[in-house]
Amino acid sequence: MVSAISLAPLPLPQWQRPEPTTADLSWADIAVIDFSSFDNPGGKERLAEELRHAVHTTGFFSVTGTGFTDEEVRRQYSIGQGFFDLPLEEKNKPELRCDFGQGNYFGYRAAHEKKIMGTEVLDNVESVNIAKFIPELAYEPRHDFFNRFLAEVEGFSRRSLELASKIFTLFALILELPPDYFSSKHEYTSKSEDHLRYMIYRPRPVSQDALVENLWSRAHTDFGSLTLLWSQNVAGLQIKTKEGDWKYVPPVDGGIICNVGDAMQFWSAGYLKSTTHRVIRPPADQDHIHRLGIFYFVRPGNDTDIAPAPSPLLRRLGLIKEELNDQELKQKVTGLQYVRERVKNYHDHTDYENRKGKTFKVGDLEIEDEAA
Ligand SMILES: O=C(O)CCC(=O)C(=O)O
Ligand SMILES: [Fe+2]
Repeated sequence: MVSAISLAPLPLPQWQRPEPTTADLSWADIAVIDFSSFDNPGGKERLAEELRHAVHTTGFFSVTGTGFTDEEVRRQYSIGQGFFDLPLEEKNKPELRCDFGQGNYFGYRAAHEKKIMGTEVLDNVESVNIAKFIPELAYEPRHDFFNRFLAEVEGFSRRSLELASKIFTLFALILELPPDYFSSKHEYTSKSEDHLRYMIYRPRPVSQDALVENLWSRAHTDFGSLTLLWSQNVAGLQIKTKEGDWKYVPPVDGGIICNVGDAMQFWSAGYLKSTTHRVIRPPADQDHIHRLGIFYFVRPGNDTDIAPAPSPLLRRLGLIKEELNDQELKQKVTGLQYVRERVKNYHDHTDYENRKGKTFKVGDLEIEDEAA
């Protein structure tokens, strides 16, 4: 039964955007793609070309002109900050924790529960992942705190997927598929592991960071279809270039940083690559800041498979054959299966070890879980 009790909003801390660093860092050249022309005649085709170029150079790109205002984004940060300021007992109730044993990422992940790379240094990340606001997922964990801001949080979640859906339309154009080929695999109303995430990294003493190569989040690719990350000024996120160098993702005013996840890489038979990235200790002028982030992780619909799409472009490039071959048939793993296995393999441990060169299997798919 739907409860008619509405919770009163709480007073929130006023989150302030930190100043960008003045450190001289090696920045990645991230394309900024302005979506305000999306609905203009020829707009999608032009944006699709910009996107193709961006994905082939760095794999990360920033979108602007999205309709999200700075005010509402800062408000989301304040909501995130208000949540993380709650007492640990409230955030960490057993029924509200991520169930990593099941590969279930919904709910709260506390910091300081995992040792890093065989040392005694503990991980410093707290996050909370909120499922789509649909009746089919109403049983997934959600803290009462967020129900106090229901209209704003739900609105943000829904509009995030609307934006992602535009990006999926461009991916479909790039691959010469029907425009809704990918967006139809990511309907807001379908069950999936999509989540809106608030995430905070707590600074560690320099001596501890030194023992773990300054790693705050080890190198990985994202498991889903597409990640949206509201651009933030605290440097630390780095991407691995084709040449194997680490470059910082720069702040982009009013931008949302996006990157392709593993599922999109599978659908596009590797044409759209899921880029390896990591987070390291910020530069000296920002190393005291509790680094708060807002994300929307788009995951493939639970029942969709992640086999390569029947794309004329991929055929011409020889990346797929007319008939699905054995290898491709093996890739008929579902979105749910893939994401759950990845989350379990990544998180259901008490130690984050170095995984460079190690592989594991989802169905018959062999996955390399890189960590530099
Ligand atoms: O905190 C960041 O900037 C990136 C985090 C990230 O890559 C992830 O949570 O998948
Ligand atoms: Fe990531």
